[in-house]
Amino acid sequence: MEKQNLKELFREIYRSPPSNTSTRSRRRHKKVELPEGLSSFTHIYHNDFVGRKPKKVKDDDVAICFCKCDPDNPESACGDGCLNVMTSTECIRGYCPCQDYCKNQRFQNCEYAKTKLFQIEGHGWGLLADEDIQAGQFIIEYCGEVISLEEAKHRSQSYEAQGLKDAYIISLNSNYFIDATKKGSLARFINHSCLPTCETRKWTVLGEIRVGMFAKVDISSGTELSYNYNFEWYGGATVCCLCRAANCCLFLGAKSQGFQEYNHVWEEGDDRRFEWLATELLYLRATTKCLRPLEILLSDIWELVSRQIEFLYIGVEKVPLHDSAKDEPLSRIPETISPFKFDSLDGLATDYSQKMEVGDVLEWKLDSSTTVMPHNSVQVDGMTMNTEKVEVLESGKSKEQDMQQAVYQMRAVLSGLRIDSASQNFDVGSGSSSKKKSDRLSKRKKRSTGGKQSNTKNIADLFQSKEAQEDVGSNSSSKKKSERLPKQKKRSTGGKQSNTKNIADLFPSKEAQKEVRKYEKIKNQAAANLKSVYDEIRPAIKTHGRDSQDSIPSSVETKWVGAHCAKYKADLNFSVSVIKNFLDIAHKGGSGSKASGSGLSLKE
Ligand SMILES: C[S@@+](CC[C@H](N)C(=O)[O-])C[C@H]1O[C@@H](n2cnc3c(N)ncnc32)[C@H](O)[C@@H]1O
Repeated sequence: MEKQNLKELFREIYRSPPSNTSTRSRRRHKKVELPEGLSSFTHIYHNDFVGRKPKKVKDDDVAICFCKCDPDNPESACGDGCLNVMTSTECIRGYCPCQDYCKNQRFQNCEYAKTKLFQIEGHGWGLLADEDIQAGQFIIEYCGEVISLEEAKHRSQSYEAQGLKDAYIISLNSNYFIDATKKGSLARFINHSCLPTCETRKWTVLGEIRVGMFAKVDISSGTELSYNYNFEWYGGATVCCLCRAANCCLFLGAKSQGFQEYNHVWEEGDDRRFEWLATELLYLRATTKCLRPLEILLSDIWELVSRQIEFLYIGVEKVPLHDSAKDEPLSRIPETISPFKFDSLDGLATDYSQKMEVGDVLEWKLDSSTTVMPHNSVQVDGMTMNTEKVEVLESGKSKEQDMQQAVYQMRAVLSGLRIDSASQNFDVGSGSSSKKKSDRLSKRKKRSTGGKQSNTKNIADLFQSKEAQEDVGSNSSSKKKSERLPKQKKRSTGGKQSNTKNIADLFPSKEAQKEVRKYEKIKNQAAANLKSVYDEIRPAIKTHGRDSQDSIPSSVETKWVGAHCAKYKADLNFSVSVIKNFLDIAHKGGSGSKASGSGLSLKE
């Protein structure tokens, strides 16, 4: 029989449902009583379409199943074998051969399981099963306003701007979303779990897609209903997951597109931040791992930044007293994320001691674990460092050897910068712990500079001007550093300016000077901002009786951490700018600079 004829035949037979034969009474919509505090939200049983009307199914488009219902066995009506059930489509009243016995109109009839609202500490309201629910059972429809993609983007931004903590937008398909923020069913209260009891399923009902919550497992009465937001998360800012499941992904919707890890602010005392930090560090490590000389330079920055991040996240009290990644591993970072391990510079020197002829071109050596960045370059916040081939210079040294020398110089400059940043970080008031901090800082300084002294002394000699020699020498001298430290702590950024000014002046080209100065300015602004944020939050710190950032309220901490991060970013950009320009000189084989006996010099 042709499809069209079949439809007409069914229509003829089943158009008017027989009276008094209905065993599946249509559920009346019970008025849902919302607890106090939820008055801003309107309860609805069916989706509300915004900007368009719901579709009307044409007769020809109605999907009619072939089920037959035995009136003596009503359960034989539209079950698992129903063609419509198999395609997740609801039968339409008046068209189904099983008539009122049809079991496949659950969304339309609001055949919901009994549920109950309850409040949970930490994540507001939740929904409980108020009866035993079988695995696979339809529990409730996720109703709300049906909105377009553009509207969904606009609304989620505006909710975030309004400071709405909870997110209720889920996707219907790539063009439409359901927003249950202002209007919705009780399904909007179902929380996320990484080990959920329910799942969402999409059904076609009267020509429209609708979302239902279905039991994944048997759920006993009194159990919280939950589903995994991973594929349904459009909440924007990251929210730390409180589900406590062993396989917890740490963030709501961590695998969804809408997830933005950088927005996250950790709650005080939540130790999972270390796990998160480790992932961040791994990522950073992957992005900074490049050709060897750059690795060495970046390792210094890496060490600086990772330690400072560590300071921020762990709190000063827990930071170990080691000075370099080689001394002791960074604390609290899982072993799988062992910090960078770089060969010593000496190791590098022997690598390149083989005979080379003038004009030879060598390829950079990469070890098997090194990630090669595309096009011989590495991008660091908008700046590209070239990492090309190595030429052997007339002096008999490869450019790489010159570069190596440059690395020595650069390390000295960086170590000077590092002292400044470190000494400024935890200048937070007075008290016993700040004393401990300063004690430790001076210990760190003493330990840190021991091995570098002879090296940096030579570097100072490389500079032509007395001023520059003194500057580099004094930055790197351990004795002077530890003497200078208490003063710096009082003056904050005061001592740094002259130091960085000289660094810019050391470059031969005007462009390099200009660029370094530009980043220096941003860096100083960030430092000044950090200082003013600190002044602003000082009362909050004092109120808490201790000067440790661990005990201050999270709003204050957020501000403080934000200002710190801005400063570190500025510091990093400044260091990168110095390095980049330094490498430029090295690449040019000392053009515009004097090739001294000990390698490259910055400026006459
Ligand atoms: C769809 S609502 C769930 C109902 C919400 N608890 C309420 O009170 O309205 C989603 C929001 O609940 C919170 N939430 C849900 N599950 C969570 C979880 N596992 N951990 C932390 N917060 C959660 C988050 O704020 C999220 O944006």
